[in-house]
Amino acid sequence: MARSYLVLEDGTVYEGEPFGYRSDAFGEVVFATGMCGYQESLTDPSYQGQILVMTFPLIGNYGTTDDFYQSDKVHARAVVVREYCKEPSDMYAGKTIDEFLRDNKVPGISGIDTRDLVIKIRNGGTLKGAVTEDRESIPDLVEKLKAAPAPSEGNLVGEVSCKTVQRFDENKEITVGLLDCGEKGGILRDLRSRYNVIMFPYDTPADVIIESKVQGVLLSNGPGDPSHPMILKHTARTVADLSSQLPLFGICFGNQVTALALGGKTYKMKFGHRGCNQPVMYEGRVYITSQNHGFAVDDGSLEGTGLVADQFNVNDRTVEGMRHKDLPIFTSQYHPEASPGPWDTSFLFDRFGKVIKEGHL
Ligand SMILES: NC(=O)CC[C@H](N)C(=O)O
Repeated sequence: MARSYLVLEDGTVYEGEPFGYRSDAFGEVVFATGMCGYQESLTDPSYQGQILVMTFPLIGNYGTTDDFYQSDKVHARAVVVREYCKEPSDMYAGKTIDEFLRDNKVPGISGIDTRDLVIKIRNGGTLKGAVTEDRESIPDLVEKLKAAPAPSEGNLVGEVSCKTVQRFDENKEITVGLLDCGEKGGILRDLRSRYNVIMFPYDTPADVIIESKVQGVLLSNGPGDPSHPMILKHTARTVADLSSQLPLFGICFGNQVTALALGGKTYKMKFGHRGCNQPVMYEGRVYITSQNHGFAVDDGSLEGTGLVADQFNVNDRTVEGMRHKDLPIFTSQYHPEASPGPWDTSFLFDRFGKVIKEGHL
C-alpha cells in the first residue's frame, strides 16, 4: 500500500496513506474543529498557503457538491485526516472527497493520529509542514522547512483577490461595495440577497470606491498576515480613507485591517480559531460562530483609535468584534455568513443595511 508522510519543521514525521491528488505540498499546518463543512473550508480563500488538519475523525461522509464551493477551487495546499469516507451518502449526488481533491490537484493524507497532531500544535503553536510520498527526502525536507519563510509572509491576498471591478445588480434599494481580500462565496451570497453589490480588488483606492456611489463597504475575509506591507500600503490606506466617508462592516481579515487602518495592532495567535463551533460573547449573549483565523486584533492597541472591542471569544477572551465610538463602523472576527457553520449571527448583514440607512450604529 502506498505511504505518505506529514513532515513538520520540528522533525516530527507522521506516516499515513495518500489520497486525492498525488503530489508533494508545503504550508502552515493548522487545524479546524468543524464536524462538517470540509468542502466550504477547503475552498475558502483564507486557507491559501495552509495545510488543513481536520479534527473530526471521519471526513467526506456526505461527499462534495458544486453548491458548496466558496471560490472556484481548493485553496488549502493539503488535507490531513484520520479517515476519509470512500462511499459517501449520495444525498448530494456529488463527488467523493477523494475525487474532489484529485480534480482540484490537492493531496490528502489519511490514517494520521490527528489527536496527537492537534495537541502538538495546541501546545507549541502552528508549524510549517510538508506532505510527501518520498521517504528518502525527509531529512532534507526538515532542513528546508526550517529555513523556508512562513507562507503568510507572501502577499497571499494579491493571489486570491479579484483583478477587476465586478457588479452584481439585484434590483435592490441599497448598493454596497465589497473590498475583496479573498471573499468567500457565502459573503457575496448574503450581500446579494439584500443589496446590489460592486466588488473591488483589494488594492483599489478609496476615491474609486467613492466615485462608484456605493453606500457602504464590506471589507472581506482573506488569507495571510493583515499587517503584510502590501495590505498596509493599499487596503489599510483605503479603509482609513473610507472610514470618515462611508459605513463600513469588516469581517475577519476586514476586522483586522480596520484595526490597523485606524492605528491599532494585530498579532499572530499561537494556533488560531478554525471551525464552526467558536463561542462569542456579544451584548450579554453567547453566539456560536464559524471561524478561520490565525491573527487577531490586540485589544490593548485600540486606545485612541475610536474603536472599541465589544465582542470576545468565550474560550480565550480574544477580540471577536469592534465598533467605532462615533462613526458607522462595525466588525466581526468570525463569519456571519457561516459557510460552513451556524447562522446565529447572520443578522449582521441586515444590520449593515440599517446602519447605511440611518447613518449611525
Ligand atoms: N478568514 C480570514 O479572513 C482570516 C484572516 C487572517 N488571514 C487570519 O488568519 O487571521
